[in-house]
Amino acid sequence: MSTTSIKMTRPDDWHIHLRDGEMLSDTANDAASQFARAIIMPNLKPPVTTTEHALAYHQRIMQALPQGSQFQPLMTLYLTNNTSPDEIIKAKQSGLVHAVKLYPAGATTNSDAGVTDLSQVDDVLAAMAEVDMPLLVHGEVTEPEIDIFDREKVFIERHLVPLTQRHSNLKLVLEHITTAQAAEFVSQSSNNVAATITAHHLLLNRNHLLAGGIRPHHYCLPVLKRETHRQALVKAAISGDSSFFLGTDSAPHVIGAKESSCGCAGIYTAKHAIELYASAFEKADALNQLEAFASHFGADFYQLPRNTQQITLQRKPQIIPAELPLGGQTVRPLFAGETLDWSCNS
Ligand SMILES: NC(=O)N[C@@H](CC(=O)O)C(=O)O
Ligand SMILES: [Zn+2]
Ligand SMILES: [Zn+2]
Repeated sequence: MSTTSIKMTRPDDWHIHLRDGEMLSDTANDAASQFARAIIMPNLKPPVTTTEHALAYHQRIMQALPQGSQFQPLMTLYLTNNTSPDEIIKAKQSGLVHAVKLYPAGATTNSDAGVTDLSQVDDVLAAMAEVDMPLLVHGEVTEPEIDIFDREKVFIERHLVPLTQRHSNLKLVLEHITTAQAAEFVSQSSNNVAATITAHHLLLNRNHLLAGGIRPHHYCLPVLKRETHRQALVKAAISGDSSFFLGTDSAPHVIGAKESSCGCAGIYTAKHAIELYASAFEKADALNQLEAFASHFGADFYQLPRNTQQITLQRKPQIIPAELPLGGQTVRPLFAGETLDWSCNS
């Protein structure tokens, strides 16, 4: 008989974009409706490059939530060529900044201010290792001659392998992994190296983006890969290896910016995230591994206590709305108009 209800520790999201301004109240409330904590990405315009900016952003997020909300935004700094070791120490001392994000310049949305040469930030990475501040990595090379489907694999070979050798004490999360090579790299690395996996990369391959018409709402970075890679990600997520944990990479862009001659990368999943992961785990016959992946391994890696509250997932169909209002604008969530088998009572 199939499971009808799952009671589990409240999950955390180790990679999310809440944006800012008008949208913030809806994005923050969507995240808080499911997750106890979330690692908040710093790729705002302008990016969150200092502790001072991170604390101000933290305050705006808290103000966007209802009074008494238990949701905890875990802030991050955006690494640039000019980040100083002192800024890392300040960030650590704040108690609110939990990681530093590396965007190779030009790799993704709002990454223009990112790092242009990794060898230039070695002193900052050493300071991070020293104070136990994890580095979160958008792992794609940006060279135009490298095929977009190979950019993650090449980043690992050219940059990550040497970086983890130079800084073996640095905690590192390869974000939103999309390839068998990334899963392999993480599972073979020390316990200092982990990865987040999105629901969409567990559920979709590149045919869902490109076959039978181009589907801009399935476009994200790193771009969806072929089916064998999706299968490798599912295998990693359900493996019980504590190096793999949940990170939605929920990244809203208004409908007009997605359905365009040059559409933006990013998929919005925050409102139905845990149900989407439940479908992926159920398809792999591994619902029993969901709690560890969604609610235990990330907290353990970040050396934070596991949550004590619980949520209940019920086998109760729900239809994902065709559109979601986000601060007066509209986004199309993943699988808009389709039915999910699971509903979350949180
Ligand atoms: N994942 C995406 O496709 N987009 C993210 C940026 C990122 O995480 O790379 C965004 O901020 O829109
Ligand atoms: Zn990214
Ligand atoms: Zn992201």
